[in-house]
Amino acid sequence: MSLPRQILSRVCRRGISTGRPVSPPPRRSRRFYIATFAAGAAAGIAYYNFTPAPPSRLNPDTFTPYTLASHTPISTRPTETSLLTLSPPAGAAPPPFSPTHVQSVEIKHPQVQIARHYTPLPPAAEGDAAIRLLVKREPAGEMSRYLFALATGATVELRGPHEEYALPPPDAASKLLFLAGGTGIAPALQAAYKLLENSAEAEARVLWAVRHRGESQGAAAAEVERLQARYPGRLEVEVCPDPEGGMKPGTVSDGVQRWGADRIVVCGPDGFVAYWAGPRGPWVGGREQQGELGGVLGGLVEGREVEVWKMS
Ligand SMILES: Cc1cc2nc3c(=O)[nH]c(=O)nc-3n(C[C@H](O)[C@H](O)[C@H](O)COP(=O)(O)OP(=O)(O)OC[C@H]3O[C@@H](n4cnc5c(N)ncnc54)[C@H](O)[C@@H]3O)c2cc1C
Repeated sequence: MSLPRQILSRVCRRGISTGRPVSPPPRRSRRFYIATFAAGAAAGIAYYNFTPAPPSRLNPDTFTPYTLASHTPISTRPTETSLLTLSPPAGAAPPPFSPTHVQSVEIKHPQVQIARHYTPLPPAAEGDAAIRLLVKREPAGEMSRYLFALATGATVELRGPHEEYALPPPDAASKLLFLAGGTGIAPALQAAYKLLENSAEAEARVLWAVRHRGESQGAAAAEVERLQARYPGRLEVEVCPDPEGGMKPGTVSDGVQRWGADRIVVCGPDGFVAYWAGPRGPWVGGREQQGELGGVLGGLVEGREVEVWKMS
């Protein structure tokens, strides 16, 4: 039985299924979908173009997640020091270190929201992007205790590099005398590496004061030897352990007067820097000033063309 034509036409308009499309989709609806798709695509492109991707390369503004690849103990008593190797995020561009300055990086402590500076050692091999740090554990120190307690594979957040000391211009025939106390050997080796790499005429002499000889052995000695092998005859490192008389004014005066250093950097604990070059300070605008030249060096360099710099 078939419905009368009039009724069938009404039923179809109300949309009751007849097994066929009731009517073509309205034109307005198609435009709506096209507009929505276009707006979504535009928003996606804008998001892609203007939302900064999380930086995977070391930079001075934001912290980049490195991984603690290894922790090599060097000495335990009376000073606890270790060499920590931190690997960059996979696929990251090499860290933007400059050949003209001694530089540091900051590490963030995730629990107490503090950051401390550390000085990378020269790269272990050409093009090696890992950052290697010589760290001393301070018994009551927040950051160093945190770093020493980390298991390999842990994330360590780094920011930097930050410039700490301007080296002589490339190709300068400079003679750098570096008085390093404890982990001050890290900036000393970085300074020597950059200076000697920049200029075939330059030479470096490092006097390294340590609380005991063990601090200068193992992985620390390997760092020194590797650099000396790279620059035969141009890098001298003398270890001066406290129980063996420490760093002697006669050795320092030989570096100034006979060897002819034209630049001297002093880096170590406050008392060490004050003894050799006078105290640093005061603090101005968040930066510690050099302070007057004093101490042993104040008398030694008088009347000579020697630049003295005090590093933290
Ligand atoms: C440019 C730069 C480069 C550096 N490079 C290196 C490096 O290569 N290697 C390295 O090991 N260090 C380096 N340092 C030092 C480093 O930044 C830290 O200062 C160091 O590791 C100690 O930090 P911390 O948080 O463990 O100790 P902190 O918590 O800052 O304590 C510092 C000292 O104060 C004492 N102390 C803390 N709290 C108290 C308290 N309540 N009462 C009394 N004493 C207290 C601690 O025992 C410790 O001796 C560098 C510093 C600078 C500025």
